Amino acid sequence: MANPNEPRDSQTSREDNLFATPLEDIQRFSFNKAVVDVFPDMIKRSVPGYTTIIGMIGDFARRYAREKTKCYDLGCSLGAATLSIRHNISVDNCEIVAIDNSQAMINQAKKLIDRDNSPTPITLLCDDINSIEINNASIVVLNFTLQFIPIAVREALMEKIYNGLIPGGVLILSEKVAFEDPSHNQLMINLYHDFKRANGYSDLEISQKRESLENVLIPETLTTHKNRLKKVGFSDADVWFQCFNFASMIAQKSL
Ligand SMILES: Nc1ncnc2c1ncn2[C@@H]1O[C@H](C[S@+](CC[C@H]([NH3+])C(=O)[O-])CC(=O)[O-])[C@@H](O)[C@H]1O
Ligand SMILES: O=C(O)C(=O)Cc1ccccc1
Repeated sequence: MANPNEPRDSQTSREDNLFATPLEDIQRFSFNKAVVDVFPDMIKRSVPGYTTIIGMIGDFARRYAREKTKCYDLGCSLGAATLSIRHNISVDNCEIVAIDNSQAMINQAKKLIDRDNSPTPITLLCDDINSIEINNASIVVLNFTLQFIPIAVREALMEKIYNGLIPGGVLILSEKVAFEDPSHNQLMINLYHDFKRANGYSDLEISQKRESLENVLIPETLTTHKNRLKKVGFSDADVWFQCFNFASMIAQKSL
């Protein structure tokens, strides 16, 4: 019989109980091996709409991926968006470039990607998305990654993405967001915590993870995101999905 403590090494993973017992010293959240081992379970139980968004990224890939271009998945984690793109691309001679700066994530992503045998080539890189080159892109995905990038360098990253897109290319930007109005912001956080409780997380898990994410995951308002997208050149940028304080935007570079 399989050892129940062994990660099952697939998209189904061990249950996330990283914050279930009282922690003396709450460490800054990082994408280490312990997080990687529970990541598929953690992200599905913690991000409302995650599975829907991953599926829709595939639909966007079918519509926007162009022949002889690249699709970038920035902060790819275990490659869920990468594989959704790969399974839906309908043109030839595309390359998917998937990047994450967590070696533990990349090691596990490689295993999952090696097991998938659909034809579009994937280049998997362990690197900082702030230092890579982006060019000839028909699609760029930032699926809950920008929120971990220091605010001071977000504009430079978005500018690089805009410049690396082909005319008509799209950016999919998913983020945990904040709201200008404090009482609406608190309402969305309360509803989000209800969502986490309904998915089996205790109040202790919710509060310890919240503390660990403090100053690591930094949400901005949708207005801030839209203004930045417009500032770097996107003529069209708006929300296509939202559930509580989690939203996904699509921005297109004009033809
Ligand atoms: N500077 C950086 N450079 C590269 N990677 C980074 C950087 N900063 C953070 N990361 C990586 O961004 C990912 C964020 S998770 C993305 C989910 C995925 N997109 C998904 O569709 O499943 C979102 C979440 O866990 O809430 C992690 O794997 C980090 O290592
Ligand atoms: O759990 C949270 O509070 C979140 O904001 C989502 C999340 C999901 C996975 C890693 C880090 C944050």
